[in-house]
Amino acid sequence: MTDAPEDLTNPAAESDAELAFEGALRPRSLSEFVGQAKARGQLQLLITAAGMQNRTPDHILLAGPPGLGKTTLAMIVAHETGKPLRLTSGPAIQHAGDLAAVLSSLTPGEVLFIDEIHRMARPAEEMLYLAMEDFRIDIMVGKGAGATSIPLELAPFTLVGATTRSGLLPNPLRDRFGFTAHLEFYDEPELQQVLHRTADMLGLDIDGRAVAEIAGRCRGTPRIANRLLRRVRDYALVHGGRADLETVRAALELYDVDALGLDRLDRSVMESMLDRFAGGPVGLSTLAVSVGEEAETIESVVEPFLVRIGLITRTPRGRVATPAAWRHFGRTPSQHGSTLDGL
Ligand SMILES: Nc1ncnc2c1ncn2[C@@H]1O[C@H](COP(=O)(O)OP(=O)(O)OP(=O)(O)O)[C@@H](O)[C@H]1O
Repeated sequence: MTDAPEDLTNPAAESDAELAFEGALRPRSLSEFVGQAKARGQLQLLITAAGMQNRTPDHILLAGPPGLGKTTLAMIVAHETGKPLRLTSGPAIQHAGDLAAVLSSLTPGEVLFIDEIHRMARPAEEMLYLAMEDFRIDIMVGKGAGATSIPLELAPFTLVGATTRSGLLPNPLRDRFGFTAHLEFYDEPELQQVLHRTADMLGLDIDGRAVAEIAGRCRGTPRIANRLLRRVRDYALVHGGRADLETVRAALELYDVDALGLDRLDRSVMESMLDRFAGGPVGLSTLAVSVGEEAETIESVVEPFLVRIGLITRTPRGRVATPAAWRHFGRTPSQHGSTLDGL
């Protein structure tokens, strides 16, 4: 079997080529956006009501795992309100001054998107509270006893914050968003819709069974669905065949994506739990060290999907592998010394 690129099914990893590809595929309006019916309805109401009152929509927090459409929704909010969009991210705002520079240059009604907002530096976060509430910031001039603060009026704007870790947001920040949309993993019919749309845009002739197979292996995530579809297209191109079920199976086997859509990192996490920790309970940081990954990646990228498909559960004492996990990996708990009582 050929080595897979590490990040084929990592929803958080993106190459430049993929960014360009994604840009071309992004739906431009709420009606084009597939799935997330609840969040879509809520956003539509928020935008329409603000338009009727001739004011900027309330600040919006988008929470959920990577690749589910947070950036796309921020772009749609700007498009639907007819205003420009400014994009930045929490890690890019390490000083209050970085944020002041962005805020003071916003034009009236502009949509400010801050990706990974939970990673913004604390002083900037505090500046954001006032900006969100009163469209005003206080700029500190000087140091020590002679320091003074100069108030600066801002143009009214809509902040769209995105986070994969909403639990890390301090309450005062969370409370200042008028509305929080929790994005969910997509179900298979929705993913099939995303895939058909992408295939049309790529001019790829693909049959329904092939689409269904990809939809079942993309971790409920449109970004991964589109990425797998591109690999299938390559495979069909090189092997001179159609994009049918056989092609999908062969391409995904080549790229090491299994029947549940698990990739290498998912598998090494699961195998570590089963083989080294007898199925758990095991703490997140111990697990992360055992597979040589950041605890944050395990918690925000790997774990939500493994929980969703029922391979692990979270307990107060740590993560535990379920009987379905033992079965999927062809191991029996008794041989590995775990009792799994009560599961
Ligand atoms: N509901 C959807 N319908 C169609 N395509 C979608 C949908 N959601 C996401 N996509 C596609 O998936 C890709 C990833 O979406 P996006 O960048 O918005 O995700 P994200 O949640 O912002 O991810 P990250 O948090 O990693 O930035 C884009 O190409 C986008 O077009």
